[in-house]
Amino acid sequence: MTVTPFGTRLREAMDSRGPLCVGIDPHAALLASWGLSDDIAGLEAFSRTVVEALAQEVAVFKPQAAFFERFGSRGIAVLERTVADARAAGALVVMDAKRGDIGSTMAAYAETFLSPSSPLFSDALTVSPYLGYGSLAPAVELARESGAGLFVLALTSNPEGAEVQRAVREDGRSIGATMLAHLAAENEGAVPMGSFGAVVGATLGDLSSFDLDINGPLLAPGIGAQGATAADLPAVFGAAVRNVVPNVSRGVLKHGPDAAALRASAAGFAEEIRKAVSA
Ligand SMILES: O=c1ccn([C@@H]2O[C@H](COP(=O)(O)O)[C@@H](O)[C@H]2O)c(=O)[nH]1
Repeated sequence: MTVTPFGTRLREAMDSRGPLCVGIDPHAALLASWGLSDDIAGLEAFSRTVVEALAQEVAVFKPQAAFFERFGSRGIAVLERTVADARAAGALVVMDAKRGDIGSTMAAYAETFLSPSSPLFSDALTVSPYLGYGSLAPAVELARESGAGLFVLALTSNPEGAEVQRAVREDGRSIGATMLAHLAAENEGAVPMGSFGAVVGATLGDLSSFDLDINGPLLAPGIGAQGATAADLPAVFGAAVRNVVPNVSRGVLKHGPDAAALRASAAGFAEEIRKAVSA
């Protein structure tokens, strides 16, 4: 059976629903502000509410695995259901698990999140290239086979990231620019765009010294709680803004548990993004 590549499915979803990605980040503080207990029951109610409220509206959800893993195996079971429910409702799921290891272990991480037979199968996975871009090869290979995608940490939204990502190699290129170049090679010739994306923070200001034209998606966290706004996107991403998938987690989630308020907040961000990108 031919599978439609993630890049194609993501482009369709962005065109029909807009590019907003809402994070599913069940912080203990958010559970409390929603009147939920900081336990499995609270985690389950939180995740179900977000998916039911927004799965018909947004293109992409990004569950943050850490907030589920902190509850052990029962938290992972909730994560499995959250992914399945979101996908069944028609949204794409980018699993934010930031995996990265030597190739043989990377293959096991890839099976966990990118093999269609896994209960955690997701449309895409965030991965860390800190062990070298080549160590991600098993994930790239399995993603190609299963029609999934990857988002490689290139220029992250946190200020500490610069220490590594802006470090300059012997060839004069920074680590972040090197990751972007690897992704551009991975996506070469893909139409409408490739499945191998970069994480590039919306908080980073002018990035015109980087070649963001990777023919693939740019997942852009940092809007809302970290201080960036939708209006910043054109200045940060330039012409690549068309491929940006802006992520908002706490900025939307703080409006729960009321489903209408969650929808209104997501719609507000979506409209600000639409205006900024089309200006
Ligand atoms: O560079 C990065 C990579 C990932 N993240 C993740 O995105 C969300 C952001 O949450 P907000 O509440 O909208 O700040 C969170 O899951 C991070 O782990 C990131 O922020 N920056």
